[in-house]
Amino acid sequence: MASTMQISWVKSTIPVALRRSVHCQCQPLWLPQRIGFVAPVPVPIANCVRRFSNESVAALRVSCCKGTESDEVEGGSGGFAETAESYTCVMKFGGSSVANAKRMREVANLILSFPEERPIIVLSAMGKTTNMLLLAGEKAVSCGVTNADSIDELNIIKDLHLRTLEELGVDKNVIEKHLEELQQLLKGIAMMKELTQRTQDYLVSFGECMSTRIFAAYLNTLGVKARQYDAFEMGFITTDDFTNADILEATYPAVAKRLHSDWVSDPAIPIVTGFLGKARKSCAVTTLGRGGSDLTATTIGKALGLPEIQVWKDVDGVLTCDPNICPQATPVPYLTFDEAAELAYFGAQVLHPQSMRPAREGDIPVRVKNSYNPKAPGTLIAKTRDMSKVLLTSIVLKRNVTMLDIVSTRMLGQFGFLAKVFSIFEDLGISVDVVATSEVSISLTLDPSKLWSRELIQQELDYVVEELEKIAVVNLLKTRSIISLIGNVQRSSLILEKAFHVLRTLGVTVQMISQGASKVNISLVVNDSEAEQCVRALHKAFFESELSELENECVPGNGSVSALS
Ligand SMILES: Nc1ncnc2c1ncn2[C@@H]1O[C@H](COP(=O)(O)OP(=O)(O)O)[C@@H](O)[C@H]1O
Ligand SMILES: N[C@@H](CC(=O)OP(=O)(O)O)C(=O)O
Repeated sequence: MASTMQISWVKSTIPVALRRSVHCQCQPLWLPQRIGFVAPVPVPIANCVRRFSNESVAALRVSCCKGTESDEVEGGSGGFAETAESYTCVMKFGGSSVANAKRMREVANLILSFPEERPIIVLSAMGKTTNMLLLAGEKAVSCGVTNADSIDELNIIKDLHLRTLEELGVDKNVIEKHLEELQQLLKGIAMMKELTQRTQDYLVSFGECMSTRIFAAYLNTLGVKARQYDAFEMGFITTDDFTNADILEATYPAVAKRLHSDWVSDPAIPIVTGFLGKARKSCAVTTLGRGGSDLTATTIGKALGLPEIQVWKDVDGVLTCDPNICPQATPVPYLTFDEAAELAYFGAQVLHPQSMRPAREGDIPVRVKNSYNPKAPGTLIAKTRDMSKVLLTSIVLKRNVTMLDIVSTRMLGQFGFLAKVFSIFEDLGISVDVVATSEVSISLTLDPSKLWSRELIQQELDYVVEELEKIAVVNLLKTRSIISLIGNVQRSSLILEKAFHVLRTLGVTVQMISQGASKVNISLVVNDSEAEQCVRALHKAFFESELSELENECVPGNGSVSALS
């Protein structure tokens, strides 16, 4: 029997992934721009303070009184409706947005320039603090107890935070205890000569704990009432998967209840630590994976059923490509949750891979904005958008991927073969990104990235190969890249025609191709060494020529490849 190539798609761990099939409904839905949001008028701080503290907070008191004051907020997002009357949006500011005192002032100014909003603020650690804490931890393991105090990164972190306090006119005692404890912790690590993932999470939590304390205290000095929250003390309950914990359902009612009751008893702007949670079993501090503050923001948005979630970055929204690879990348004005989720999962650093889930579940639009350029319209992510004029939305590159070619020795039939292959990965809890199968062979990619999932160590890979070799001939190929073409896969013929023309011109061989069931993603696997060049050429062909603009406009005839769907 001829072996027909079927193209399929799997992500995350296999059992979950096999169940997943997301369909984009492609109905046009144009959400109205929120008044005053697109081009906020900069308001002098003094002015803002008066407007915020008198009008908005008073208005809030009224709206809270109108709502029920009952503490019974459990039972799905509908049950939190009374809270939605008090807060109007959640605004997340990433590390680059709060990198120093000047940036904190600008962010405060920005928040206060929307007096009609009653926001919940989520902050990341200042600048590169998380990276430096991780480095300090690594150094502490081998530097010896007596040298732990003089680890460079510790002193850089101390200097940055103390300087920020001073420049903002905030009392040192706001974070004094945290700085002392951080120093003690590094000594402890040095003494133990060991840094477990649990301790690592506790270590990096100092970044968000300090940035939020400084910012809340600063708002208070301006006369704007703000209240700091550590996420792990306010109801963020997670799995015990340190460094990459999942948020559990119990989080939603707990967070809503806490924010609601605090607002009712004493209204203040909540300043919440992004990225952190509390492990359900061990009760230790967890982190949600790098960039996890986006997920904190969307979780709060869903918990409170808010009308909007805003994530403020250092770029003008989600771009057509990583600007570090293609400086010509331009902002994408609209995205669906599916597109944004694929984009994030397949490596676009701009959004946390899991962050779209709560927004999609709560059907809450997410705006990606630039805190350095608030007038830029940014990107609006919602459930649906008009895809009829869209060809490609964005190109994403995921590097350092391991690929496996597995060819059956025909000891098993097709069904048994696929089942056996996937059960091996399931048993080992290993994530698979992209899959292409035929009757007797299967190609798939594994994600060894430390950033978003657990590290696949060589020993584990060896074990996988050993197990698979019992039923197949296995070829393990390292240093591969996945180029994901996110867009309107209903027009896949045109996308593939253009993409393959570009790649053929470059003389690049595509080693695997796969289309997602979500209908928004075509993935191509190439060698790492060729990947950036391919992405730049693809970007040029799809986004930088007049023809590409026309193609992005034209309404397709029958542009899809049905065998792929
Ligand atoms: N497709 C993309 N669109 C926008 N930014 C991207 C994209 N791919 C990668 N990036 C990078 O993501 C960065 C923003 O994400 P991140 O650093 O997490 O922001 P923050 O720390 O402010 O939350 C940008 O500075 C940019 O370099
Ligand atoms: N500070 C954490 C969490 C985070 O979300 O950061 P950022 O918003 O700066 O990407 C990190 O660096 O991963």
